[in-house]
Amino acid sequence: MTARLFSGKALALAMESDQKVRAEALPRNPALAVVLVGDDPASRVYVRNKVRACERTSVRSIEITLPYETTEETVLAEVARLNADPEVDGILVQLPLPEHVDASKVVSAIDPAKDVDGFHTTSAGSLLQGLPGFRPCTPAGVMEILKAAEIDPAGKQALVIGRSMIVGKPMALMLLDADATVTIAHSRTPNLPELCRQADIVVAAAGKADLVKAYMVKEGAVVIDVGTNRLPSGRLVGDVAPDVVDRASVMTPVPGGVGPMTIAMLIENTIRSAEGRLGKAH
Ligand SMILES: Nc1nc(=O)c2c([nH]1)NC[C@@H]1CN(c3ccc(C(=O)N[C@@H](CCC(=O)O)C(=O)O)cc3)C=[N+]21
Repeated sequence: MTARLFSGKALALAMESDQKVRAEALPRNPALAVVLVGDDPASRVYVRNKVRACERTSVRSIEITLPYETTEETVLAEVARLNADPEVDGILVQLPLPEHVDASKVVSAIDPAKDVDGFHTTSAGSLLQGLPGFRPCTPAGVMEILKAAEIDPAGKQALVIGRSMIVGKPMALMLLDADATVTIAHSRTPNLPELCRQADIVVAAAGKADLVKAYMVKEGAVVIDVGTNRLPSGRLVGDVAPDVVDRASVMTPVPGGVGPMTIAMLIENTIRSAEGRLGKAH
């Protein structure tokens, strides 16, 4: 079988036209504040892509770039200022933070009503309990891709590779909520090939190039590649080996797959936050 490559980029662009209309229907533009501490080159690419998506959707982007040496106290003060600003709808503190700044303390300082990343314990608790709240953007983007590709997880065997707070754990909960039978594999899982071969849906989010190889994949499986690994050459590759395309039915490319959908969901969360704040029901 040769997999259909599902373009997350095309889906993200299609969502943007509706998002722009909604953003422009509000009494003021929705606003997203991004706090970047230090100068990580990978983070800069991501921030630039976000800024461009904001421009295309009429979302105001507020960039706060602080030097690497910034103290935890100063980062917390910045978050407090953005919490109090009625013109700010979403706050994203770019991770990872420098070692001398406690990331969980900073994330928990964000007003949950502005937590468009969905990383606050309140947002995580809402997901766990099936209550409304902001969902983490990457797994939310994967669920949108499955929906657009008309893949219903109900009754399917899903394998999530990776257990991070940002992708793996929320991804497993969302697939479970969609009635999949979910297995979570991680770096200490000894029988990954065996588990992978049983899966109808594989979400690879381990951050390891070529982790998922063709021989591990069931014929006709859906393979979603969340990996973003930068090779020494500068090329961006996922966690899924290229020859998996010969076994899967649907696959997402890197770049152009989950990455653009992560940003589309961030914009979505920001506009929903603004709609709530500005009194428009959703
Ligand atoms: N608080 C926080 N929230 C995040 O969501 C977050 C973060 N910190 N820190 C860094 C990671 C990484 N991440 C990406 C999102 C989109 C692309 C993306 O758009 N990638 C494009 C192009 C990338 C390229 O060409 O370099 C693609 O895959 O096609 C990449 C990486 C979000 N992260």
